[in-house]
Amino acid sequence: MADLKLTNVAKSYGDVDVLRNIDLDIASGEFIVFVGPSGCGKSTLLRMIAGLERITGGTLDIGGQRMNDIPPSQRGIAMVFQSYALYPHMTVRDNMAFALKIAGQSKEQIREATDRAGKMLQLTPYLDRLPKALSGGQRQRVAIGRAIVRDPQVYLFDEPLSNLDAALRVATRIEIAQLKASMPDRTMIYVTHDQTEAMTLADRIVVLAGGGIAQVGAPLELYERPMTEFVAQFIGSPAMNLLPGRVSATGDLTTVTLDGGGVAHVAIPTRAGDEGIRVNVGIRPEDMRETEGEALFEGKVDLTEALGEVTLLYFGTQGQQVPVIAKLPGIHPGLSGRSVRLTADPGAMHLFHEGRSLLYRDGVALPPYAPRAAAAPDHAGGAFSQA
Ligand SMILES: Nc1ncnc2c1ncn2[C@@H]1O[C@H](COP(=O)(O)OP(=O)(O)OP(=O)(O)O)[C@@H](O)[C@H]1O
Repeated sequence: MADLKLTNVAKSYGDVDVLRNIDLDIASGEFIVFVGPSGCGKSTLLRMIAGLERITGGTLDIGGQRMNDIPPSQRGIAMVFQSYALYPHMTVRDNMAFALKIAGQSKEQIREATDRAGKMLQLTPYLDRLPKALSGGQRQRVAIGRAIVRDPQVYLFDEPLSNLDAALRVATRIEIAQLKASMPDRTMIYVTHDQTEAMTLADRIVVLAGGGIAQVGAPLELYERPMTEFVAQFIGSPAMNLLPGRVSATGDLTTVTLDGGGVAHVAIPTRAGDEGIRVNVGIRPEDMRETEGEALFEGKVDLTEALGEVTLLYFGTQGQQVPVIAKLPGIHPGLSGRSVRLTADPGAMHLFHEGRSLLYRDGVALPPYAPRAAAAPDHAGGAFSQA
């Protein structure tokens, strides 16, 4: 079994607390991705699981066994690094075989394991080459192969694709997804800065920030139901817009009078006592659309970026405030400098009070998150259904 349990795990370097109160249960066979701002401790947490960093507080269990003081080689894990860390003077096969030789496996066992890994990773034609005669993507596959031959229960990946160019990143990402699919009972934990990798690979994403866990959830759960403004703005690109305002009518549909002059009708319930509270209405750029009717935002387009499949409109880039961004499908020539009226569906908007989502207040559990496809077909933005 390769389930992991982190209980109140902490890490400090001298007086500096890097991580604290990390509680996390990872099921056997899960693909978990750690994301978070630079320096938040993603690599440190991964390295503590690997045994490469000492855990300064709390406990780590793997497969029900306490691992705090167990050396890395006895944890049943293998780690793949951004820098590949291959031995330059050894062939691909010898690189993959190295750990098995150290472990005293027979020549036949080693040959079988390296052949199998070579086949899985399409490295068979390169087994006798040195790393310098391989592309970056092939080198990273050898590094992954080195992990596979050991048949670990848990795979740890520390930004494995960061050194690859865009096309190779996509190709290798897909290979990692296929690798996982071929080993459904192996657990994988993966650190990345890349939103696409996090969204596409993860069963669950762990968002780390400020030394702790900001939120854990399925990728689309984090996208559709962020608990805080921080997570709302961290997941999704460009970041969610936050429009400040005041609640002017409560009920199942909350009305917010925006400081900018517009009015937003948000399908998040509020209570009578909420009347008048300050809120930020969160709207993803891709949820904004042009309207002839009542607008919740109106402004002069300062800048457009035509990306082909979408056009980004920027408002307020000159001012002191964070610009508002809208992402419209298709090509929209000649919008720059024009005034545009925008709105969004009530079910597509978010509501935050003091940085926290009003969907998750008073510690009251909402109905479990239901993926969009499971929502009633006539419900716009079904993820916000309050059933
Ligand atoms: N040996 C060390 N001594 C002191 N502080 C350290 C040491 N190693 C890491 N840190 C600090 O711990 C924090 C977390 O570092 P870590 O590399 O885990 O962050 P990260 O989230 O992986 O960052 P990035 O996304 O930039 O790779 C950082 O503030 C870093 O400066």
